[in-house]
Amino acid sequence: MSPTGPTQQIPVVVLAGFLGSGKTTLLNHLLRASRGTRIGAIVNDFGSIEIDAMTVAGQLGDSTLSLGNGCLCCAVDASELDVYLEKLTRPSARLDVVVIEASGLAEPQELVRMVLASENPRVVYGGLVEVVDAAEYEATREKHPEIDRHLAVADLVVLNKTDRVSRAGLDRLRASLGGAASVVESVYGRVDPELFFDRRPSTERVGQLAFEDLLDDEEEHGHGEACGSECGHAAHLHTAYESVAFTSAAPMDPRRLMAFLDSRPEGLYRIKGFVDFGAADPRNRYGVHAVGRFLRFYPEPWPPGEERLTQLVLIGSGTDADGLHKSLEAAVAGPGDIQDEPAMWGVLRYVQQADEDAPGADD
Ligand SMILES: Nc1nc2c(ncn2[C@@H]2O[C@H](COP(=O)(O)OP(=O)(O)OP(=O)(O)O)[C@@H](O)[C@H]2O)c(=O)[nH]1
Repeated sequence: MSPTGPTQQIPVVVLAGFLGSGKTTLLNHLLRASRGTRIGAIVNDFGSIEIDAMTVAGQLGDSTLSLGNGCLCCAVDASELDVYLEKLTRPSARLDVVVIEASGLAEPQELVRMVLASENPRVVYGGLVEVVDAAEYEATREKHPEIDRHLAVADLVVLNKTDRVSRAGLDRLRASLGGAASVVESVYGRVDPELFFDRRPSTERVGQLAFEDLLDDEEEHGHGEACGSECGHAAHLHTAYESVAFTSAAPMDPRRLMAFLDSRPEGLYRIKGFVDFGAADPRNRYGVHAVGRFLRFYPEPWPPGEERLTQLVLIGSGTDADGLHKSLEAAVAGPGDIQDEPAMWGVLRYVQQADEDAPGADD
């Protein structure tokens, strides 16, 4: 049989992990470092602006599909996911592996179940990888003890952002992760791609769970395929979170945006997107990421022809969506704002220095 023949099975790997743990960074590393392995990606964003999909390397060619707004585990049913899997696993797509990047609030168990439920004969479940933010994990687990449940079903745990934690802290964390899955440490998601692609696909055993356990669980929760608002998902992590999307065609004022970011409310855990600072830096757009109290800007030249927009997604729990929106509107530059170089100093404090360890540095 030819390796690209119609019955070739394509492993589908689920990449999960809490908000901001480094899933997109890791996926980008895999895409850059795959050396000949052709990877398809399905990206699921929690916010209505698809920041993750925009940031995946190579952008939205035929082999990257975006599942859009909402958690994959609830927003789509198995048959909808199948449409995407069908596109990526058809022989003409010539892909070797498909990675599904779940939103940071998705329930991995649901995703695994959906892949297993696929009726596409070319799809074979390729394992669950959970990315853990080494710097934030203890605080996250304190707030959401149920997150241990996510790790319990993982085949591989990537303990990421180890640059932000001491060796002693990492050892403590590793011990508390228990002996369940294999744990690999990483900085900026730089793991050996072989860990993803050479895993033996399995339909019998799913991480620490048997397939039967997943089926039992399904009966218990009473949701099989489609998942509406009344299907008992109160226990899902994302029910406690909401996202706010903000778009502005007018540039942001750097000083006022920094005042907003420096005083952002505790519950606002995640911010991501791109900022246009207009005349204060006409050449660059600023990628922005906040994860907990961590904040970074990533300036990069505006792609030619790109519409100059500020697009932000804010994800938090117990936050005031209207208030956040109003604060951001108040940070849009007005006619009286002076957009000179010093205006950018507050932003530049949060730009990664060239000698810091950076994503893609050794890919
Ligand atoms: N210091 C440090 N920062 C990292 C590392 N990996 C990722 N980051 C940063 O963490 C932030 C979030 O990374 P993403 O890859 O967007 O995280 P994500 O899990 O895809 O985020 P969501 O999709 O919102 O859940 C970005 O600013 C990354 O550059 C790392 O190993 N060390």
